Amino acid sequence: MAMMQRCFSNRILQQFCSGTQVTLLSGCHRAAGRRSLSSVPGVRERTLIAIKPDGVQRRLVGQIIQRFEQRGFKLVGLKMLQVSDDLLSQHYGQLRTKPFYPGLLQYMTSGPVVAMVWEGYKVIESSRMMVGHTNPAEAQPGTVRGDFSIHVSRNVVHASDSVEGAQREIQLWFKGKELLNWECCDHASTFGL
Ligand SMILES: Nc1ncnc2c1ncn2[C@@H]1O[C@H](COP(=O)(O)OP(=O)(O)OP(=O)(O)O)[C@@H](O)[C@H]1O
Ligand SMILES: Cc1cn([C@H]2C[C@H](O)[C@@H](COP(=O)(O)OP(=O)(O)O)O2)c(=O)[nH]c1=O
Ligand SMILES: [Mg+2]
Repeated sequence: MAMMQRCFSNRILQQFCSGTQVTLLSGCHRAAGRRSLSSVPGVRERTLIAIKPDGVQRRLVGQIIQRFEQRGFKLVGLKMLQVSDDLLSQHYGQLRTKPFYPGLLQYMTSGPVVAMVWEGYKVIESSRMMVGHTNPAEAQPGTVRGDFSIHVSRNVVHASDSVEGAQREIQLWFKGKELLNWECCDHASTFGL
């Protein structure tokens, strides 16, 4: 009897799994065919995330990228660069009068930076939450800064903090042709399309 029940449950499981697969596939086709992703407000939002020289030196690039992928965001731009003083002074222009500014420039030009543009629903707000408080001592465990850093002068990652800031920073760090528009085949799972 127990054996029969096991066989029966296995059959149900198989049917369930293959059924699920079919549903997911047809979900993909529906998303691509009938309703375009652009029709959902906010899903095209983009933000600049930069892994600072300490993050690169400490070989944290993979783990940081993985967190954004796992969350469901889409990578639309990626490059490694030695940042110029000119780019930085534009990027951190509002901090020019701060006492830590010279140290900040020195730190940010001390080695390569990995700059990325991530896209998705409320990505700016969500990525600020994922990155955590500016001062790692106040950052929650589970955030990038709360898990990987201890001092504000070496806080591993940059994340745009507003819609206007993100647009300005993306234009500053990336040329239009360096950003790719591509479709993930998981709209049904990510956005409920
Ligand atoms: N007291 C400080 N001492 C040293 N460096 C600091 C200090 N405060 C801020 N910084 C550096 O300046 C950066 C920019 O500060 P900001 O106030 O914009 O914080 P943030 O928005 O969390 O950081 P970011 O703009 O890099 O994402 C910080 O990320 C940090 O690298
Ligand atoms: C506020 C502050 C920032 N910084 C550095 C670390 C910040 O990541 C960087 C930019 O500051 P800010 O843009 O205010 O913070 P966030 O990085 O969270 O957006 O300046 C200091 O070194 N000392 C400080 O007191
Ligand atoms: Mg900032």
